[in-house]
Amino acid sequence: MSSEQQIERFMVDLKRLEVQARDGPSDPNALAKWRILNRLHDRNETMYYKVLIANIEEYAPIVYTPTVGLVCQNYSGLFRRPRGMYFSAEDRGEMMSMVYNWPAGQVDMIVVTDGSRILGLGDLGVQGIGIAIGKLDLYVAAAGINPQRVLPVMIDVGTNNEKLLKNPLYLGLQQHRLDGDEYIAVIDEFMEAVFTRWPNVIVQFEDFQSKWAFKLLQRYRNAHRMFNDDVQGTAGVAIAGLLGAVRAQGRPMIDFPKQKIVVAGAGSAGIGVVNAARKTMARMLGNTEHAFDSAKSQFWVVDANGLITDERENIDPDALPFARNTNEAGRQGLREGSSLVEVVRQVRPDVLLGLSGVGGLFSKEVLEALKGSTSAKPAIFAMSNPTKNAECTPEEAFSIVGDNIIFASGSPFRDVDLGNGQIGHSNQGNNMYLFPGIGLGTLLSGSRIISDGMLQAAAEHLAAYITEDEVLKGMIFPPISKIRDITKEVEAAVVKEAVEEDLAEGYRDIDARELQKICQNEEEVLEYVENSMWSPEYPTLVYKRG
Ligand SMILES: NC(=O)c1ccc[n+]([C@@H]2O[C@H](COP(=O)([O-])OP(=O)(O)OC[C@H]3O[C@@H](n4cnc5c(N)ncnc54)[C@H](O)[C@@H]3O)[C@@H](O)[C@H]2O)c1
Ligand SMILES: O=C(O)C[C@H](O)C(=O)O
Ligand SMILES: [Mg+2]
Repeated sequence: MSSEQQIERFMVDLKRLEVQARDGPSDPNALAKWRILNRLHDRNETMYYKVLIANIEEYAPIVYTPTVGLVCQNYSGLFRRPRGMYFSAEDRGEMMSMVYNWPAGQVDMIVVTDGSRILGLGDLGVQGIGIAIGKLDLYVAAAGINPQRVLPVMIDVGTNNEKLLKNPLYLGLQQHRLDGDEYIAVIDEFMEAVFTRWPNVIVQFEDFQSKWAFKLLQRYRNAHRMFNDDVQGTAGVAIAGLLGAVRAQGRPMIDFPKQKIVVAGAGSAGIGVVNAARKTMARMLGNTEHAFDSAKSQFWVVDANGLITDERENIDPDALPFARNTNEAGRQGLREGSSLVEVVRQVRPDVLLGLSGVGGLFSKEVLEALKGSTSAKPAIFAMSNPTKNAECTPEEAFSIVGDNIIFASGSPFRDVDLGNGQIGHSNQGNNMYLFPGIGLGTLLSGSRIISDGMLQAAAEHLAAYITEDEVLKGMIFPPISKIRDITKEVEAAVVKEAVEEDLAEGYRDIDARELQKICQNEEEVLEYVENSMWSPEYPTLVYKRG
């Protein structure tokens, strides 16, 4: 059969589940579709990626957020064939030999998780491997990395999820998580093993609980080609969205440092965003120490215990720089632990951003309070995943706060019909717009590390991708159907920045000097990136003569 016929046969099977079920996020057949796609992935990789790339808008919500969350929750039952590598705490001392047993000669991209904070679903132990697989699917579909060169990894140090520990079908170690030095020793051994066999590999850390996310990032980022997607990828996407929201208000981007931003959630994602947003503001204000210091007063961070102030006991050191001064908070009618609704009421923010993992946190009361925003067009970012964990839905946001808002969410929602021919745009603000470009851009530049400048360049290119016209209509992120094109731009920006910072050592037969030459011309960088992209084509088996 021709590949078109094969795909047609496959699609008939897949589409039979689509009777009354075209609504991706709440699709009752999502899990069944995932199973059909997963079996195709096992049987015929080329065809799987052909289907995924050609229908990315429809099937990203199946292989990625939100369905991948459901898949992880049920992984022990859904598991049929292994994909990726599992390193357990019991493999200590053996990881190097295990890595040398991996059949592929070259691995370019690893996504690793320890399953401790999967989306907003908490500790799913070894079942979190689904997230690493889903992220790498996007690497192949969006960044055009060769699927033979990717490796999903699960580091199984146990789980603190009591339900899983009691489940006889649970596939992981039936013990509580290792902690402290024992935990670090396992991750260190894994890092040493993979970088010994594949010195040029890039390791993306994914869905590690915040407690370890920052520590591991600091531990490895200056010596290894690694990044944490939840901290750094999310920060970049949020910055692009925040700058879009400023433009949507009809103001120049340079007004960003005047925005008042309330953030609900002080974990790896929330703190990653406020850190990066503060740096962006400081840069816009002249990059002085004073600018950096004063930029922090634009943020009000609220966690499970309410507003964080300097009165907070045992404050997390990563959140400390953003603790509000108690006296100053008092003058605003706020105090340590003020509730989210109180904070929104008193601050009247331009932006309300949720990375709390708590579905429905932006309640009617909170959204009502946001009506008092001093902004002409307040922005609501309900970024927690999967769908059920979103802080609010676009319907709630538009119906309560009004038509004149910007809305973005981590998982996909449909646009809202506002009546009289108007559409309320539901943007998907998800790190998927950046991580593939950051990873592959780093690979193609041969940079030894992933610098703040490279991450910043990626975010700025995403921000610039949206046109003025689109922004004024309320679109701050592009549709996912454009992800391959966006990723190409992001990759090119990352390569160029690595060259500018003198970090690029080249890739394969392109050495540092040649790369420098390529980077002098915008078209040539894009061409370099494009030529390195893998596309799903069957290899030729029979060559015809003549
Ligand atoms: N859209 C994206 O691209 C993206 C990227 C990364 C993470 N996320 C999502 O962000 C969420 C958080 O991730 P994380 O790693 O920071 O998790 P985390 O568990 O480390 O942090 C959650 C934070 O929310 C706070 N919180 C809990 N209940 C709260 C409440 N009632 N009010 C205010 N704050 C509350 C907690 O105190 C904590 O600070 C997850 O749902 C994840 O899926 C989305
Ligand atoms: O996986 C996603 O969809 C985004 C993000 O990395 C998350 O942890 O929620
Ligand atoms: Mg994540």
